[in-house]
Amino acid sequence: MSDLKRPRIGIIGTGAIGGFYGLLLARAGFDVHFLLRSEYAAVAERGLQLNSVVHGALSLAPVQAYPSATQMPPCDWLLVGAKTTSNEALAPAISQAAASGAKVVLLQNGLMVEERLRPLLPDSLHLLGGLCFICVHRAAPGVIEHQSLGAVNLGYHSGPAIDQAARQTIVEEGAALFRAAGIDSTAVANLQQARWQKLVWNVPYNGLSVLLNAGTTALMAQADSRALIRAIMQEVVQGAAACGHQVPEGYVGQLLAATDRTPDYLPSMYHDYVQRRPLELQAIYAAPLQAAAQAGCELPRIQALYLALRFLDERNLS
Ligand SMILES: NC(=O)C1=CN([C@@H]2O[C@H](COP(=O)(O)OP(=O)(O)OC[C@H]3O[C@@H](n4cnc5c(N)ncnc54)[C@H](OP(=O)(O)O)[C@@H]3O)[C@@H](O)[C@H]2O)C=CC1
Ligand SMILES: CC(C)(CO)C(=O)C(=O)O
Repeated sequence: MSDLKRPRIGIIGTGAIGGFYGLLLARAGFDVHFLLRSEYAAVAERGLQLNSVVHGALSLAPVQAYPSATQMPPCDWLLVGAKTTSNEALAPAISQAAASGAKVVLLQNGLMVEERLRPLLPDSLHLLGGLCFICVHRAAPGVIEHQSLGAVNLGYHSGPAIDQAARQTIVEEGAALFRAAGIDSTAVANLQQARWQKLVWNVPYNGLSVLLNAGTTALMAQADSRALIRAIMQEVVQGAAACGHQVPEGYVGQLLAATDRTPDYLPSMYHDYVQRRPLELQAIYAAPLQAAAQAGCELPRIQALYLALRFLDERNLS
């Protein structure tokens, strides 16, 4: 470890999520190094700016910014803030920036994301998943708008920690890093269960925001779209159950009520569509549909939503 008290943290993909958590960790005194692509020049010149409803207006300048992982120092923790669609291309950068025995955390939505990346990483690296409960987006190069929430729940996926106690220690260590930066963070015992549960929100809202060109307030206000959201949420719960993960009783109702209380929000997939970036259809739709189908469970509404989104995604990128 680079420093016993201050592990070195690398952010792989400094967008909304990577920029938000990386900035708060750096301001809390951690040694944070940021990998960027299109926004490298802007961030190297002007730093990162966060406009947050929770934390106020914060900046980080100068930023330890890099256009290539080959220039990064070896990091003890790597927080992957890229979209899941970039993971395979980023595997060499993750391996390059990792210190020996580093912990890699995928701060991403969706299912099977660790399973797809794992074979591309050295066995010596610990791989964790992170579920981010936050509403944040990029407003301009290096400028991040934070609308609400912020918690990160962490779970161990795979790596050299064989026994449960060793895994728990690593996950608690990760959660403690976030908490030291003023971010709520808890360890989850079952990462797959946590990923399914997060999908109960993402599957309806992410896709419908693109398909219907609408934010959460409009989607919740109209009776038909509201009923469709509820029905899609219930299908995700069914899929989870078929795969052996029980979503808590009443969870759908709680999510609907929480969304009603939250200011109008455009999910990350909406921003991807508008910016003509690839949509996270594999992780958020194809993987859960496939897992449910393998367990003998068809999810017709989600299947229809997925096919419509594939059409839009292909046309958008062509
Ligand atoms: N935004 C949110 O509120 C939430 C998002 N999530 C999940 O978090 C994940 C990240 O989302 P979000 O932060 O919104 O995404 P963004 O699109 O804002 O950020 C992704 C970042 O990764 C960078 N990147 C991609 N490929 C590379 C590469 N090869 N080299 C360097 N940088 C690269 C992008 O750079 P470039 O600018 O060049 O494309 C961009 O800066 C997703 O899985 C999303 O579903 C989860 C909860 C909430
Ligand atoms: C559920 C939400 C809004 C934040 O937790 C999200 O995951 C997203 O925008 O993709």
